[in-house]
Amino acid sequence: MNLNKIPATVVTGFLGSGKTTLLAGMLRQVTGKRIAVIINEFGEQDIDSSLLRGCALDCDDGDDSPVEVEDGIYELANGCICCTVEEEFLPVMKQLVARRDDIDHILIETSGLALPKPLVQAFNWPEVRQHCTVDAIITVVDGPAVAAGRYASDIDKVEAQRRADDSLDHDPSLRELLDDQLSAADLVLVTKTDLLAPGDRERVEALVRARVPASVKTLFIDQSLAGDKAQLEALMGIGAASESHIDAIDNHHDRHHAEGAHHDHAHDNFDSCVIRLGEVDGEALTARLQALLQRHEIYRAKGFAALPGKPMRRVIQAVGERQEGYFDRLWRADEARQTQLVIIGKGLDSAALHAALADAEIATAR
Ligand SMILES: Nc1nc2c(ncn2[C@@H]2O[C@H](COP(=O)(O)OP(=O)(O)OP(=O)(O)O)[C@@H](O)[C@H]2O)c(=O)[nH]1
Repeated sequence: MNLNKIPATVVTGFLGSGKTTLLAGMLRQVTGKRIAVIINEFGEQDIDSSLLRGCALDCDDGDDSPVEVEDGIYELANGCICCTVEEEFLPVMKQLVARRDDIDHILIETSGLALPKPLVQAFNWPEVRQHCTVDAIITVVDGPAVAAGRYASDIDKVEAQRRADDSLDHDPSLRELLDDQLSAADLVLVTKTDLLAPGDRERVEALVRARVPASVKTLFIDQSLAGDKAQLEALMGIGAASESHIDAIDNHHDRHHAEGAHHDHAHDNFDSCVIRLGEVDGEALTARLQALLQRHEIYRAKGFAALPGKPMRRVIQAVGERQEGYFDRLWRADEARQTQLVIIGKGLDSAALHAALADAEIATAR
């Protein structure tokens, strides 16, 4: 490890697995480091950076926090970081390298559909390699989703199709994406253990163990990690220099290319849409969204709701069929009180989604 290089932690993992929650915990707890953050989202609206900025404002109550968040968050254009390494990621890294005297650590959150390998390979480009190293690739895995067989059921479907027709050019499955995100891991964090049923933990552990080398540690965590300063600091000092061994990592995606198969990235099979509304009835929005989560193939929904008479904005989060809502900060005078939701899934009909959610909108007399 070269001590003069800026360490970068790459946080990867499927949609809604808990990457932003981890980053928010690091930004809140790991004071004393000047941290630059690079965020990449699949949806057309960047919700995560707004959440992280919300966190920074919360933390900024008087004490002279050295964490330079308001300035230090870099949003990459929407899409997938693994496809835009050269156009999007390298220019940002060059900016960070130019500012290297002001930066102690870089946190990178990939989109939930990205493969970490191409991004980490970019650390071997001469202009980056000289000044930065990958401290660790942390793969975040949604424990309850794995335990519920979300990834397994998908591959079962694909394998059933394959058996039916050997020549079938199948879509990349969720399991391949999970495999590829895990194959690159220096550390695995299984999240949401508070939601695991007895016995689930062993099943998830076995699944992870089958996909990572014995030397890769797996930690089971829940939201209490967000308050555990010592552990979060330890996560930012692993010293794996992942770029030095990334080329040797085998994954489905490269194999498909090597076989010459026409094979799209997983995210080519996903759609995303943004729903924009005015003020909404909070309960009605929750009910309408819940009905959509049950009827449509929606993996992730997130955004903000403006509720009449409420000075704070409400964060809306949905992963699979589970929804969560909380107020994170006051609406600012310079922003419109608007409801905005990003929805990611397969085969989405954005007009139908909009119509269903617009039912929750409060009619305003103009
Ligand atoms: N119960 C529980 N919920 C969690 C935990 N960690 C994260 N969540 C919730 O899971 C949802 C998704 O978390 P995020 O941190 O936004 O996930 P993400 O991986 O950043 O999501 P994308 O960026 O959209 O891929 C949020 O509603 C979180 O509050 C946990 O340990 N337990």
